Amino acid sequence: MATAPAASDAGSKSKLLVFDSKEDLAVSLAKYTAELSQKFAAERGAFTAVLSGGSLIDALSKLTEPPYLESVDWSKWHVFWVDERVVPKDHEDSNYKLAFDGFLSKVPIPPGQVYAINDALSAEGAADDYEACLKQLVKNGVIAMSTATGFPRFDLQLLGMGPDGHIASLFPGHPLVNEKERWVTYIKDSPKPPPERITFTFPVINSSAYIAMVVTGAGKAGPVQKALSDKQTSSDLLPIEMAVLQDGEFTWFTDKPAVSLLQNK
Ligand SMILES: O=C(O)[C@H](O)[C@@H](O)[C@H](O)[C@H](O)COP(=O)(O)O
Repeated sequence: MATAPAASDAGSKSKLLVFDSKEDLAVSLAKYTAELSQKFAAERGAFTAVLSGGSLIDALSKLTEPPYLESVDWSKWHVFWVDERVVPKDHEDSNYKLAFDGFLSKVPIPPGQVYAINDALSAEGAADDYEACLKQLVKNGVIAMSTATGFPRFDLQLLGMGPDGHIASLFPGHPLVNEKERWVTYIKDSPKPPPERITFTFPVINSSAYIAMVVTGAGKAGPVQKALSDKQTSSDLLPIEMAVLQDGEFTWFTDKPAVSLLQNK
């Protein structure tokens, strides 16, 4: 595995990890996540973990196996989605179903600490409802608040990126990337199907304590290169380039094809 500091902005740290295989990436991601879970459980008595959909869930497979299955204190986990498709929870397109089948059904997280969206509501209603749920959990002290931004500060967001440079359901050129007030919002014209989704906004993503950005495959080399090159003050930033932590640590978990366009890998 190669490791290098990546381009970063003031106040945040950024690290680039490049793995030889999916297996090596999954082993490292499991260790990283387990260590953060232990740290936050000890510090705050809770660990708030945010999941995306897509290939990320496969990359979490090693957490469901020994030694982590036994050593992680799963009772401290609270699980959220950075984005969700507005479909029933048992639908093939549901990020909840993807995470349940591949991860959550294999580890003993208390079901009451897994915060799925209300799939009986419209996109707009589900976004409002999810935001209200987050606000309640901030009040209860389960989710931390960022004193720097006034937005919730999740302990760890485990995210993926699409080949167009989108993260969560924040797509290039879509006005939602500029949302500054809401915690959770909705989209009805997602360019990636299905069209109706809810998503965290950038202020919430960028207030995290830690982000693991899991990106593999040659199809993503372009946006990886753009994001990790010295940032220009450009008006056409990809969503991945707008993921800049205010005060946190951003770690890229990648493979060689994904970083193949970088100069100094
Ligand atoms: O619901 C979604 O569509 C996802 O949350 C989305 O943001 C995903 O994480 C990326 O598209 C990367 O997906 P892949 O890793 O499968 O390419």
